[in-house]
Amino acid sequence: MRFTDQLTAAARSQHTMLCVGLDPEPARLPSHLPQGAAGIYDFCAAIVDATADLACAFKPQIAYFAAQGAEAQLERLIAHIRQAAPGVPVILDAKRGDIGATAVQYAREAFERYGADAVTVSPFMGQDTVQPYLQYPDKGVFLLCRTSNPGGNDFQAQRLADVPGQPRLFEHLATQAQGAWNSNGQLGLVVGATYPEDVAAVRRCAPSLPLLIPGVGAQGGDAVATVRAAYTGPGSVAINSSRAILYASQGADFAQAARAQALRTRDELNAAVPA
Ligand SMILES: O=C(O)c1cc(=O)[nH]c(=O)n1[C@@H]1O[C@H](COP(=O)(O)O)[C@@H](O)[C@H]1O
Repeated sequence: MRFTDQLTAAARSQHTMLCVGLDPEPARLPSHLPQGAAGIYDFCAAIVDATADLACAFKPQIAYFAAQGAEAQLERLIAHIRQAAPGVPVILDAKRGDIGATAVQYAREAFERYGADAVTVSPFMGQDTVQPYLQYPDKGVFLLCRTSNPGGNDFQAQRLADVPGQPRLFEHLATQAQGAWNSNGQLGLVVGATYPEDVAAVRRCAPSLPLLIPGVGAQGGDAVATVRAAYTGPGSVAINSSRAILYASQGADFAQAARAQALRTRDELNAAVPA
């Protein structure tokens, strides 16, 4: 099944637009879990079990695994998601970006090694560096567009004097992703919930692309304004929360607390859909 169809099916059947981010920080893991890579796996697998019916996607951030030498645990975790949450797609957050020959290897890593359904990619180096990911027609590719961090303004909000209408860089990117770059309908965009007005601007440029939207929860993004700006139906958005869910409790009840927080977030997002 194509990624966009998979995301839509999961969002529809579970009635959710919540993407659960898997960002395991060793210092924040409950102390009763084993130290090191084994603890990372146990923690994330328990979070997956606790939220499997609440998520339209899971988003493991590769750096949290690679920094601990826990790549094998990431492979195992993705296999676990296939069992515990069949039908819920895995978006590998890798934010890769490099020349085509190297991007071929990054695409292989994401889609063949880890078997992810979609990957995050930086479009900074241009269209040819995105192309290798599009050789996997069933897979999704989320291009960083209007990121959630304060420094996202530094380049992304600059106006392009040479492009008609002088759009901001992120708007130009969204237009390209909706049109010329999206040769096989695989592209989506990453847009931060910390800038709901810019989410709306992206949605105007890219009316039919799925948007991966981090920034609610720990980063303080406006969930309600974001849904109003971006949601156009099941599968149109995957709104990510990581730390607010993962570390709702650091005690033995961490998975229960994560579920409670995921439920609250799912319900808040669903309630924001205009009638
Ligand atoms: O691509 C991303 O997922 C991403 C893009 C962005 O603009 N901002 C952003 O926070 N992220 C990721 O989304 C997650 C946000 O985590 P929390 O702030 O803990 O919910 C982290 O894994 C970030 O790496």
